[in-house]
Amino acid sequence: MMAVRSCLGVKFGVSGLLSQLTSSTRHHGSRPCVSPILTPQHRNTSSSSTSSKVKVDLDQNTGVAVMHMQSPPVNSLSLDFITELCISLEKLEMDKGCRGLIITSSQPKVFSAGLDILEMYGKSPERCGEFWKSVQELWLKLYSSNMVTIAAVNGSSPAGGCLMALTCDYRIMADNPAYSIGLNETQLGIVAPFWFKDTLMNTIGLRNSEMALQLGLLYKPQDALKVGLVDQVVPEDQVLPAAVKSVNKWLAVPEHARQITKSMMRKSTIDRLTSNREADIQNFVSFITRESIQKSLRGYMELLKQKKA
Ligand SMILES: CCCCCCCCC/C=C/C(=O)SCCNC(=O)CCNC(=O)[C@H](O)C(C)(C)COP(=O)(O)OP(=O)(O)OC[C@H]1O[C@@H](n2cnc3c(N)ncnc32)[C@H](O)[C@@H]1OP(=O)(O)O
Repeated sequence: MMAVRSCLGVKFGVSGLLSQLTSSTRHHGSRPCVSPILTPQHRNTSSSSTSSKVKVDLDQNTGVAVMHMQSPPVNSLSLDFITELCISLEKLEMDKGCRGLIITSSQPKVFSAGLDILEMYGKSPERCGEFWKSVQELWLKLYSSNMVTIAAVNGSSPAGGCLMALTCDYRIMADNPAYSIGLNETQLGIVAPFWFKDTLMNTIGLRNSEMALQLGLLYKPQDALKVGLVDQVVPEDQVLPAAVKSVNKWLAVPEHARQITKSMMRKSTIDRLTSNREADIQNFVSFITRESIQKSLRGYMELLKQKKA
């Protein structure tokens, strides 16, 4: 039984993963996603918590939390923002009263613009390594979560934003053709690492991933639906209500069976990263600090500014 538990990562299995993550964070001396000390008071009475970039509303009756990303202007994933997200996720994961999580954005028109490009441009190798470790940690926390996770994608969601949505169990996107979603890394002259690729492949299959990744495709909501990148497209004002409806459907399944099944489906993908974290960090740092890659990122940022002008 113990072997099954540790292998499949049910509630206490995730705690094991968390302690593994925090201890490896300490080992490498980078900024930790600190595990907050949870007192009974925190667990039972708090229904809303806000840090500067993340607001969480937990409905104690349904056990469903809504996490609002509020890092203006576009929820780009900086080290600070990722750290706040990790802390919030860890709190919810350890809270027995929380069984479902809806992730959405408070920013207009954007779910998340993906990794903060400024974290990858002109930074020291040490800082790049610290940043990448936090990106890994966020992915690990989300992809291995025991909660039912629903992405309420109420705006554009390129690259790392798409990855966040892909880690969830179910994705609902606003039916607005101005929005797009996809792993567009190649369009920036950078490469989606293997675990981004694995997460996409697990969702839309090999052939669609091959095209999506090489071409750096950003899909309009209806096209994303066709390819299976999102599961449902609804009118903009229905995204959150549809997410609430979905989370309840998923929560109606016997919890233990659902969690074990989820873990079984995702374990090999998660293991590939956990057993290669340090090499993946080194790979990222040596790639992103290359002059040619820095030049591509500079060009891309200029393009973004021109688009605005
Ligand atoms: C081998 C393997 C090894 C590993 C190899 C390396 C692997 C790396 C993997 C990388 C993953 C990523 O996520 S890379 C990130 C990819 N992200 C993107 O391509 C998104 C780019 N952004 C957009 O397309 C748009 O901004 C969008 C999100 C749709 C919102 O459009 P809007 O018109 O509403 O807003 P904008 O005017 O464009 O943006 C508002 C401001 O935010 C800034 N901004 C926008 N996106 C930003 C971002 N991601 N990071 C920082 N800043 C950003 C803009 O420059 C503006 O700044 P001001 O002008 O100053 O106001």
